[in-house]
Amino acid sequence: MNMAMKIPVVVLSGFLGSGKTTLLIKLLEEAAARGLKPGVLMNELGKRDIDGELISRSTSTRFPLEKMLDGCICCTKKDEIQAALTGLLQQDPDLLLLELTGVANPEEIVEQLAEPGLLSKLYLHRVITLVDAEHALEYNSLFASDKQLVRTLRSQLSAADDLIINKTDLIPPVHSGKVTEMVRKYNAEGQVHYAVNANIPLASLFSTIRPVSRRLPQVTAAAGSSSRGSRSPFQIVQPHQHLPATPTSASGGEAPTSYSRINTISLPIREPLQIPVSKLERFIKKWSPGLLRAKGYVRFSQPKKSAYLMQYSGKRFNWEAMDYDGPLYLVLIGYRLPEPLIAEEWAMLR
Ligand SMILES: Nc1nc2c(ncn2[C@@H]2O[C@H](COP(=O)(O)OP(=O)(O)OP(=O)(O)O)[C@@H](O)[C@H]2O)c(=O)[nH]1
Repeated sequence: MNMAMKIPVVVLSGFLGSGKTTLLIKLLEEAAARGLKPGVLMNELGKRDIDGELISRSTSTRFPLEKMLDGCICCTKKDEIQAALTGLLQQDPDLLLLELTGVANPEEIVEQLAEPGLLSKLYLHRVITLVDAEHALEYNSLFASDKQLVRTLRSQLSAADDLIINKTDLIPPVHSGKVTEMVRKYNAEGQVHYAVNANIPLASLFSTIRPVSRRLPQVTAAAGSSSRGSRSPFQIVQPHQHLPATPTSASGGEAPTSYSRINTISLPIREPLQIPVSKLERFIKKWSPGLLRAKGYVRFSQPKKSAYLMQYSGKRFNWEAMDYDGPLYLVLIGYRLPEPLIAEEWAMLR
């Protein structure tokens, strides 16, 4: 198949809470404004589809969406990725957007895309890695003893065509120089952007992407906009090794799944919570410094019983009142979180 007929794939990578979903929403808006039909594959660590719900709410246009929950695309979900991408391709998208989990190694996705069944139908357009400007340096030292996680974080940086140093509103200018230095240590060529809310100019990313129906078969420059030129043909890399998923039982919670030493705990909420917001925040913060990210849909019995989308990222809470009728739950993602203890304390808290 001619390159121009292949579907471009944009991979969104970056550690937990760095801003991948925030960027995905912007890419979807930009695609809609350009009359492009995106297909989206989202991968989340927990059993809960929080990001999927968020993008469905945040975007007015409809687009094909595949979700792969409770596993990391680059290890346990390998078999499913081909089926998910094939399903998306059957819906004639103009481009594919892949949001990886925060602990995925993007190099492995590149390898997956190079499977014979997919290679003739799509090509890797860009790998975009988001970096949490406020915490990137701290994460580096926090995880220094976990070789596998260190390798994953480095591969997120080194595989990127575009590196977005995000959340710059939360750091002083001098800190941004140190983050840039760290990023440049692992990636000398990628284009570095500084952003708040993943706001970067998107024109160059989209400049070569045309609606499939309007593409001319003889045009061959479809992948040339990256500062490093076309990413095709795919580079096959040595797979890294995630530790096998080791579900452990946590009384009161759903069985969590571990990747590397990062683990995910899902805590269901069956009734509106009888505790004040401040108490819930204290419960969540208690698991620092291991706790890296928390999110969920929560309802309190007082004062109004309205539902909230709760996001905890970079040690900050963000509460957003929602018109939401779905299941209520909390998801905690962290580094060696004490799963049984958290589940036990959660059961006692309510
Ligand atoms: N202050 C600030 N907050 C931001 C910025 N970008 C994103 N956020 C917030 O940070 C939180 C995490 O952002 P997401 O886009 O969900 O991050 P993510 O990488 O998709 O997170 P995971 O899916 O957990 O890996 C959300 O509450 C965002 O609103 C930013 O530039 N500045």
